[in-house]
Amino acid sequence: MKVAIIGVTGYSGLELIRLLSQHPEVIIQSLHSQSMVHHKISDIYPHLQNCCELMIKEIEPATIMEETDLVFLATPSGVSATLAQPFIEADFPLIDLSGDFRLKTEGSYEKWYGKEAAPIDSILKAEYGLGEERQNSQANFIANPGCYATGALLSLAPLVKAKMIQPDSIIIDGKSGLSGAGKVPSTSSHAVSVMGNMTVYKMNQHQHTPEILQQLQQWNANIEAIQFTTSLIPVTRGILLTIYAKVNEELTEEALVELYTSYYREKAFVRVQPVGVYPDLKQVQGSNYCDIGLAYNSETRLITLVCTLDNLVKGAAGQAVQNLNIMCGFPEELGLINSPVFP
Ligand SMILES: NC(=O)C1=CN([C@@H]2O[C@H](COP(=O)(O)OP(=O)(O)OC[C@H]3O[C@@H](n4cnc5c(N)ncnc54)[C@H](OP(=O)(O)O)[C@@H]3O)[C@@H](O)[C@H]2O)C=CC1
Ligand SMILES: CC(=O)N[C@@H](CCC(=O)OP(=O)(O)O)C(=O)O
Repeated sequence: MKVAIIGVTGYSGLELIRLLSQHPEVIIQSLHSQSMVHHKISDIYPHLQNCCELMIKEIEPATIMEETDLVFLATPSGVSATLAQPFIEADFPLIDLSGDFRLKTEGSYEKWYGKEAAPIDSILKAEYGLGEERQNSQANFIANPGCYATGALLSLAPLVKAKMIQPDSIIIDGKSGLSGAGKVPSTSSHAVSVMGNMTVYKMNQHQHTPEILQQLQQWNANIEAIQFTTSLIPVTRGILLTIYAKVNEELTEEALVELYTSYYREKAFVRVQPVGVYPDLKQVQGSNYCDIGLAYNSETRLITLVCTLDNLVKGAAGQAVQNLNIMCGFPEELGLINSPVFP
């Protein structure tokens, strides 16, 4: 399987190189970006010396389609929409990591991303790529989910599908490390603003709000809205979500853990924690794992879910490789079962 990576000089593009260069069925055929054409990737990123010595090439869709079997777009939202078009028109296998093909309701992308959407017929061709929910899919055009959305949806799926929580009671509090913002620095991502600090951002305006809601509504049409808040924390990678929802009927933590353990029994990348154990960032960093801990408070009748994942792996490149595996009929875990980096 020969692949091309467009947007390879960004953080998720680099993760694609790291993961795909260890994948037994994949050859990285070509690398592409906007501003670094004709540079060797290992000259820009010395950690890749001896691991990947490819030269970055111009983005020529016809050549890419001639030389490879699948293309990854690890490019910013708005850019992917345009770059994807020739591949979509040719029905060429494509996995896009941006938000450009995730929101299926007309007008939603413009509202939440504040820019022009891709053509609606292209958006509708893309399958939403939440890996654990799309076994045996034949789709060859995947809209890889957002990082927060991945954690929120994997955490809520068993409860929402089983209709165990009140549809208007879902509160999602997400905290992300800085690599989630991509490689281009800004005033708010300056070390002085971030180190030793913690800030809320995009209050009630985060673009993953409609993405999470869209999927939850497919599982339970009675869910009309969610509360979702995001914060920036001074770590390089990792997301921790704390999610609250009110139960319809009393339950025990043992029953809750049993529900999740049974739901995710066959899923290699979701690790349900035992009663009273809650995941941290270090236990998932560098890996494709999404870890979920569960609690129940009988006084408030609230369930609390604690979820951690690596935004660049399960939240981006790792899930994209998982989607390649599903698309190609490879075992879903192929090339992805590497232990998290600790300490
Ligand atoms: N970072 C994360 O944790 C996550 C990111 N995503 C999504 O994945 C995508 C990539 O994110 P991330 O890796 O953080 O982004 P970065 O900002 O780190 O990198 C962006 C990449 O896109 C390239 N690029 C930018 N503009 C263009 C253009 N006009 N034409 C061609 N290439 C271009 C850049 O190339 P050059 O160096 O030449 O400028 C660079 O390689 C985004 O859509 C993001 O929303 C999704 C989930 C998590
Ligand atoms: C820390 C930080 O800024 N994180 C980014 C997540 C990026 C992402 O996943 O964006 P897409 O949905 O466009 O792919 C954010 O909150 O916007």
